[in-house]
Amino acid sequence: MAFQEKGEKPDDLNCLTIAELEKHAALCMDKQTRDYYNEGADSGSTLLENSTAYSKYRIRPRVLRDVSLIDTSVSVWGARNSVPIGVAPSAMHCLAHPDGEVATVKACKEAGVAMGLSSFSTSTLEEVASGMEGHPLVLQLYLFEERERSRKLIQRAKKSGYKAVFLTVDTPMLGRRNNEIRNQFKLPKPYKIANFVEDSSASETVMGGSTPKSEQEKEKKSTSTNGYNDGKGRHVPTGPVTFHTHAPNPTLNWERDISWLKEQCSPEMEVWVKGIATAEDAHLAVQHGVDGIIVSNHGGRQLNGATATLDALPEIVEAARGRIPVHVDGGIRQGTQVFKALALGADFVWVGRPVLWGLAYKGQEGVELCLRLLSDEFRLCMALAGTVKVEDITKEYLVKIDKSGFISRL
Ligand SMILES: Cc1cc2nc3c(=O)[nH]c(=O)nc-3n(C[C@H](O)[C@H](O)[C@H](O)COP(=O)(O)O)c2cc1C
Ligand SMILES: CCCCC(=O)C(=O)O
Repeated sequence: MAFQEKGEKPDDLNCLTIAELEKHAALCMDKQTRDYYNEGADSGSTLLENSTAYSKYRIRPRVLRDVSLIDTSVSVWGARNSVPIGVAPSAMHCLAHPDGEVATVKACKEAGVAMGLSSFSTSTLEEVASGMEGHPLVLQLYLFEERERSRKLIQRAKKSGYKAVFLTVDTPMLGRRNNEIRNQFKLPKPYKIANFVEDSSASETVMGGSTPKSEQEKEKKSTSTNGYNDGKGRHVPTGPVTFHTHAPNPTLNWERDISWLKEQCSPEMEVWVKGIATAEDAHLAVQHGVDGIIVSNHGGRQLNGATATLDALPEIVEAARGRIPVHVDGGIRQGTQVFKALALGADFVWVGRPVLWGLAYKGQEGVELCLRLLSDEFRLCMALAGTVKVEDITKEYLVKIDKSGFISRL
């Protein structure tokens, strides 16, 4: 129940919206972290449009419907989620707060919200899953060219009770994030890319769309030990796991990799693809037996100029035609936006940066605050629009408004 319904004061009078949370968080992060978390690729136009796309739609509220009892919950991976909102996987939460992903997952449990854990987390997947039995956790996967490392990670996730793997498919190469490059981002000591510490002699990471000069030199020297030639002239990395060596995988493809991944994950974990942006790829996902789709452009961090996720959503929903679930992320900062995404056919939404801002602001408490703000706003939106169940939210509740102000029904 939202604070207004209980006649209570909100938790933090200085922070009543995600926009306010962003401002507070900016003061709690060092420049390197703030730049890394907040920026998009290139000019950042896709990052911006992910949010502004929502203002092309307006809500058609229905009235006199008795909205005294509202159920905002949905079922995901057999568990009840308090709202159709999850925490999107994002790398290195210890940059925001020393408690890192462990604080985030505790907040998720408290809020009854699913969590996606990045392969590049600063806490191990076991630490994150500890004490979370029955809670919906998924592991985001960068499928490495070095299969053995990915295979081991998948086995560990299975053992720890993760419900699904989200294969990120929008990073064949790293997008160009200029601040990251300029800052020569380095994960500060003592933090580590925790999931790979055991099978890696080092796990510090310097990254960027292009490798800084000093790193290129280091890499050249270590080519013989840190990789091999695939016979087609490509260098396949095998050394310590870093962003720029291991996350991007230009060889990923539907035919070979999805069936391999399904074999590895089956039967305990589902295989989802994260980073679908077209109907064509949604069809291929269904054909290849993927269990679900996340419509995503990586929060505008990969291909700048790509369609805003809300704009891509309708054609993907149409292509999936109810055969597999369709989730969406990107630019969601308000409960009304969650409502609009669901009205356009998404089954569920994931939220990235606002959670990191919450974590930077107040650790676990800040993530709880972030999730409560979004949940309360979503609940209120449902009531004011005249809906009492999540399934009630359909395109009947939206109109589209074009640049000249012309309104059309969907
Ligand atoms: C700092 C940061 C790190 C991220 N790391 C990952 C990652 O490791 N794997 C991944 O698939 N997506 C990653 N993402 C993308 C998110 O999962 C998600 O797609 C995106 O943040 C959604 O957009 P939003 O931040 O506007 O909500 C990251 C996003 C951010 C902001
Ligand atoms: C591909 C790099 C790993 C982290 C990540 O996904 C991001 O920073 O967006």
